[in-house]
Amino acid sequence: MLRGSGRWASQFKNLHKINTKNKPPFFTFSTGTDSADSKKSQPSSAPPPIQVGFTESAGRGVFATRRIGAGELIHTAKPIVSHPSLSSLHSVCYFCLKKLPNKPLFQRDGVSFCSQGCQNQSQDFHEIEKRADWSTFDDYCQTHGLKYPLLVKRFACLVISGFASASSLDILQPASLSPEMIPLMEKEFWLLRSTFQDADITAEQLVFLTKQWYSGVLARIRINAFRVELACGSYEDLLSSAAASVEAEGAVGNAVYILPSFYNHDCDPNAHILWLENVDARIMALRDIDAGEELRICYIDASMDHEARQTILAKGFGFQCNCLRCSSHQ
Ligand SMILES: C[S@@+](CC[C@H](N)C(=O)[O-])C[C@H]1O[C@@H](n2cnc3c(N)ncnc32)[C@H](O)[C@@H]1O
Repeated sequence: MLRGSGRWASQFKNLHKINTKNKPPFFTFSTGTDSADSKKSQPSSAPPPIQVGFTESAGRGVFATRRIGAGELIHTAKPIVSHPSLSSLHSVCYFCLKKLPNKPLFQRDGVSFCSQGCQNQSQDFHEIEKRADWSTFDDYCQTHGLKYPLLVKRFACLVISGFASASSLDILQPASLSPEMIPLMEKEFWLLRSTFQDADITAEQLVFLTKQWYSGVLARIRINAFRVELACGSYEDLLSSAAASVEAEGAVGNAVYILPSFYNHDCDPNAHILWLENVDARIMALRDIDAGEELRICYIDASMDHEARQTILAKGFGFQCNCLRCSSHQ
């Protein structure tokens, strides 16, 4: 997953701007450090068959560069930041969110990992995180049912430790917080800042951590983060077009990715994001997709009725859905 200080550069190195003369501009992506599973489905050197471009009414979106068959694994993605849910803290790997055996072999500073590799890679943020006492911050998040501040906390640790730039998430669509969210955000911000200060993190190290930064990152994370639900079932089951209906065992955490964040929403999607054994995301085609067609995923529970879907999309993501299904009030 997150390997060494070069990873931020490499995430963005893979984003090649092409076709600069034509409007709208498109971006293509290479598979980078994709897992062995993805390499089964597509040649390792081949970029995924997608490009990011501009849609007519939904900002940027992801488009197919060739015909994609139903059930095809389009690409995989590693998170830029992830965090276990507080209820899963002791049952999943602190780094990759994989389910842990009853007696985890790799434990350090009160947290457990599924492997030595995950333990090593967590050093990027954990060296800073473990210096502070997070009990008040975590209790506050638990009491108020907040999950996104945990992602901001981990992201801040990555910034302090020098493994991420404070502007790494600026490429994601910005958003604003509603007036009701502002007091909570302010409280979280002061808790986060004072927790770092109490741990003797210097003012110089915390220079990026302003209320404005916190609020901007939190708002971006709110509309771009994914709830990670590990699927039950074999890889072969998931490669079938039944992927959208594969049962999940419940959320083990939340994560933010770059490329998956460019997928727009549709209540009758042609693509689906899923997780098998850990936080590495897989984007799969749910039906045949033509070259040039936009790929869209469903952000919410598609089984809800029209009104409920519109309410959640408006409140949670700030847009009114005009997909074909919504247009016919289904
Ligand atoms: C995760 S981002 C998707 C990528 C985004 N379009 C961008 O330019 O980065 C989610 C945001 O995209 C926009 N969006 C996604 N699906 C949409 C849709 N079906 N109709 C209108 N806007 C949509 C909304 O602004 C939403 O808050």
